[in-house]
Amino acid sequence: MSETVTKVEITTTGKVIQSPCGPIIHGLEDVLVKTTAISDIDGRKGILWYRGYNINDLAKYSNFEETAYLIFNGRLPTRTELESFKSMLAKERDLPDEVVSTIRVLAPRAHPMHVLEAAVAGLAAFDPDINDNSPEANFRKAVRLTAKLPSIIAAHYRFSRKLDYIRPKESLAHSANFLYMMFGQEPDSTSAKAIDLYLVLHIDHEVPASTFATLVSISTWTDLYSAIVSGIATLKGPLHGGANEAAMKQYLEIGSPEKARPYVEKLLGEGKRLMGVGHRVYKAYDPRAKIYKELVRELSQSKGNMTYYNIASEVEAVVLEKLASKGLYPNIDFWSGIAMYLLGIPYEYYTPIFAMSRVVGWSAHAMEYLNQHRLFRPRACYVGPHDVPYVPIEKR
Ligand SMILES: CC(=O)SCCNC(=O)CCNC(=O)[C@H](O)C(C)(C)COP(=O)(O)OP(=O)(O)OC[C@H]1O[C@@H](n2cnc3c(N)ncnc32)[C@H](O)[C@@H]1OP(=O)(O)O
Ligand SMILES: O=C([O-])CC(=O)C(=O)O
Repeated sequence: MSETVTKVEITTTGKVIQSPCGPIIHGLEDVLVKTTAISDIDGRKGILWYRGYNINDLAKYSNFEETAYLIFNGRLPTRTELESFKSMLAKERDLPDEVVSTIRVLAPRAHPMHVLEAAVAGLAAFDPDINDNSPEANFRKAVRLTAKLPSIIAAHYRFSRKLDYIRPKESLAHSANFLYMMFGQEPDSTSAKAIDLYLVLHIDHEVPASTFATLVSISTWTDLYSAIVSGIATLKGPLHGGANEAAMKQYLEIGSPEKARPYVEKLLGEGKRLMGVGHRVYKAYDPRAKIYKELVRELSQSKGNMTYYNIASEVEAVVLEKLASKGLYPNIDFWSGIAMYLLGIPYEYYTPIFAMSRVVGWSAHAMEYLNQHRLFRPRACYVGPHDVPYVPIEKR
């Protein structure tokens, strides 16, 4: 090796890396990339608004379909508008046979998030609006994607258990239909409510990594399906949407409430991270986690299984004691997996169910960004050598 490597000094103060070319905002923390009227977060007070409505009110009074309408259209629907939106979704739920076959082939060996990526990419071939990036066509695509994601996830669940695909039932609401397509029977209202509230709470969150990935894609004028595949792929990681699965695995590993404190203390002592804790924006208790904790408590009582609620409560106590002073609190993923577990949903489906809701936010942000469009193309500070002489292979 004859080339000389330039020596570079790189230091970090957390948010900023000092590089030879100037400061780099590490992980783009607090960097503004667009204006938005979709959602807003007060991270210090722990408040979330969708289109100006406080999440506490939407969680109490709204449902997935109405909140999705709000996210897409910027205002709550009238009764007629809501009925028409629900019927649009219901009519778009079924999957083309070719996509069902693809899921059947992949499901026995592939994680549902990988199958979601593949199936969404495959669905693009069947969308009559695929080459039209107008706002009207993109809205129709967003509705189709919102309607079809639950069907893909349910089909994965069925095929990986050697069960048949169940066609959607138009008479059912979005959440109830999803559970029906998974388990083959119409759910009770408590189970449908647990999924519905989860979907309302996850529908949008300003510009997390997955939404940013969606925006980067759409900024190239690619189609909405491709941009949503970017969102799904980015959501999968355990630092983001994959944390709900990881948090539930943590509680299963802990096993009983009295083992929670020593488990957490050991983990933190080893400098490891607790899944479902911490957030780039919230330096307070995630308001969604507060809401969903209550649902998990009620669901645990109604199912006669308080074990995981009690384990999580013990973990929460240690977090509040040891990490809150650093701005680390439970996030939505801390509690959500427990509800899914109590509904009999295996943990590999928790992140796909997150995607089933966030597809609305991804699509809305992509459509909003197309109005203020500019290609995303940042720079990197090159720290390698230049003009290295090429040495023929026999002389290396
Ligand atoms: C729906 C969602 O996507 S919500 C997020 C879901 N993700 C998780 O729950 C995974 C666990 N949490 C984390 O890894 C982080 O809190 C993140 C990725 C969510 C946000 O992290 P960032 O804003 O990048 O914070 P960063 O990684 O810089 O950590 C800051 C400090 O807090 C600590 N920290 C952050 N999260 C945790 C955690 N979960 N457990 C223990 N310590 C933590 C870090 O070790 C670091 O400590 P240090 O300053 O002593 O080195
Ligand atoms: O906002 C973030 O960074 C992560 C996210 O998607 C959420 O909390 O819902």
